[in-house]
Amino acid sequence: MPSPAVVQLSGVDVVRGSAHLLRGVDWTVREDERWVLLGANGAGKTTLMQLASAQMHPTRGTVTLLGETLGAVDVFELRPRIGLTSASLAQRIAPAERVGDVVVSAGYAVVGRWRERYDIHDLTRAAMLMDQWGVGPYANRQFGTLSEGERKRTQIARALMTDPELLLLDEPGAGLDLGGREDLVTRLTDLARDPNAPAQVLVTHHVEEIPPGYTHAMLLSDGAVVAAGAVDDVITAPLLSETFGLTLALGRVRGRFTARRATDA
Ligand SMILES: Nc1ncnc2c1ncn2[C@@H]1O[C@H](COP(=O)(O)OP(=O)(O)OP(=O)(O)O)[C@@H](O)[C@H]1O
Repeated sequence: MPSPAVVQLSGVDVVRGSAHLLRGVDWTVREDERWVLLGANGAGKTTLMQLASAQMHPTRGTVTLLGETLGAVDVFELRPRIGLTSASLAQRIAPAERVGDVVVSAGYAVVGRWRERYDIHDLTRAAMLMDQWGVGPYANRQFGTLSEGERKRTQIARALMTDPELLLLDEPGAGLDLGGREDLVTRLTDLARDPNAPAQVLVTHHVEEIPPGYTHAMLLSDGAVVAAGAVDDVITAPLLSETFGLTLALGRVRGRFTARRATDA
């Protein structure tokens, strides 16, 4: 029997003025699935993450998250059950905030503010997550002094702090050097393979960043779904070529993908 759905979109449109950000999107993410979401700049990926994190309502259609339908639920109760990392959330973290506070304060759904005291359970969980994501040694550093890779990993530790049922990672690989990217892919592969980890959705621009262990993929173009399903069926040269509007050659070695223009020698 399939595991329960954590995200369910049915006939979803998002319209702003004359702009169609999403058109007729149907999508189901199940508890044990790990999805990668690919599409060109402006395809609608971040808009989809905004819906899946209960930060936005659809113009038309229904969005059901963790069994609760948007419009019929208090989003402030839903949001702590969903972990999100994104560039816009990162911008809201004060550079002077202590890394340990960035992580532990997630449990209280605040950025840039922390309580006088956290309970020992929270502090222990934050320390465990910081170690797991390789930022334990920086707990007393200011967030603004971290490298881009360390900041990305701090944000993921923060997103996991509330023990979410759904983890949404909007371009965690952006701005990382090769070593940082490989480190991130390794950690995300471990998380993908952890049967106790939450359902995961990763937005990326690069097939090289798809962690082995990811089970499903969606390709978006101009707000519409080009393809969605098992990674092996969706991450193909013809479908990627259609999505990005150029002829691509695709390679795969030990679960890792590479893509390049097919006409290049
Ligand atoms: N409030 C708005 N009004 C009009 N257009 C908008 C609004 N918000 C976003 N858009 C447009 O909607 C499209 C989809 O944006 P979105 O951020 O979801 O794309 P994306 O796939 O995440 O892009 P990128 O890869 O560049 O981050 C873009 O063309 C964007 O300019």
